[in-house]
Amino acid sequence: MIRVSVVGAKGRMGSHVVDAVNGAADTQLALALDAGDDLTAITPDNTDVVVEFTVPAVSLGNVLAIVAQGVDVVVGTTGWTEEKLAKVREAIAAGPRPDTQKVFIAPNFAISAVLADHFSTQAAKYFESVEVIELHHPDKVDAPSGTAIHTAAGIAAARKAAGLGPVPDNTQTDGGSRGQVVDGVHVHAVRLRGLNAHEEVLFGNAGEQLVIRADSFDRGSFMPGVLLAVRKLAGDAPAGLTVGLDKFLDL
Ligand SMILES: NC(=O)C1=CN([C@@H]2O[C@H](COP(=O)(O)OP(=O)(O)OC[C@H]3O[C@@H](n4cnc5c(N)ncnc54)[C@H](O)[C@@H]3O)[C@@H](O)[C@H]2O)C=CC1
Ligand SMILES: O=C(O)C1=N[C@H](C(=O)O)C[C@H](O)C1
Repeated sequence: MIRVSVVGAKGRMGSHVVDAVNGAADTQLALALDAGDDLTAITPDNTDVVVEFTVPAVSLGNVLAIVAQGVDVVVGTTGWTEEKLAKVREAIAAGPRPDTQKVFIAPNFAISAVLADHFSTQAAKYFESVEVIELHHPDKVDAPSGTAIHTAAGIAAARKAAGLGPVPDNTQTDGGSRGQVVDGVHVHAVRLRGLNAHEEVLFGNAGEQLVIRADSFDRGSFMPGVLLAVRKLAGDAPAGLTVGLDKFLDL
């Protein structure tokens, strides 16, 4: 049995993870912690893998604390930047298990979103124009979504590798309607009651359009990906920091 502790256990995602861990035949819940709880309660004696779904403002601190405890961790919280990822790598090197510690961070655990992201990077070099629209429930605290930032960055890298120039855009005035520019790609965020997590990538050439869209209608859609990551960390995932569920899929 893989012993799993959940940090952020009272949240929308954390509570689903608790249910998923309790419901799977090969995992068992160790600790369910939330804001105000002491993360040093998590030790290798009681936990094989931690799952962390909290808020962007605290996630890095939580991950560093869990690494200091010498326990592997799966992270779904958003807000990761290159600077924060560098701090995680430093913490692994300075921690109690520098050669075996595993930290896994995924912008999105839903297979539909991971595939949309993957297909978008494949499509990127064939189109002159591209824009990303992400649509979420209005209780979400960050915009744009971590997934949309990841998708835009992947598209931008693919465009650059293919030698494409900037996306065409003759906007002369903009009060904010053109969205946030992530690595040269415009990203738009919609917040609407009734939605859960959705992303649309629009590609355009003269006379044609490709739309790649992923819809997570229910948070249950993230759980197979979370459990896959937990099993990989308890199994043959490489040591160190890994980012993206695509690394654990045969894509
Ligand atoms: N990677 C993925 O597939 C997905 C990622 N997310 C991300 O996961 C994060 C959480 O989302 P939700 O569950 O909807 O948020 P939420 O607000 O429902 O839950 C966050 C939980 O973290 C707790 N918390 C706050 N500070 C804490 C601390 N210092 N230590 C421990 N717990 C603390 C809160 O009390 C709350 O229970 C967000 O960043 C969201 O964007 C959400 C859905 C899927
Ligand atoms: O807050 C959410 O709900 C989600 N957050 C993640 C993100 O920002 O990409 C993943 C998914 O979109 C749901």
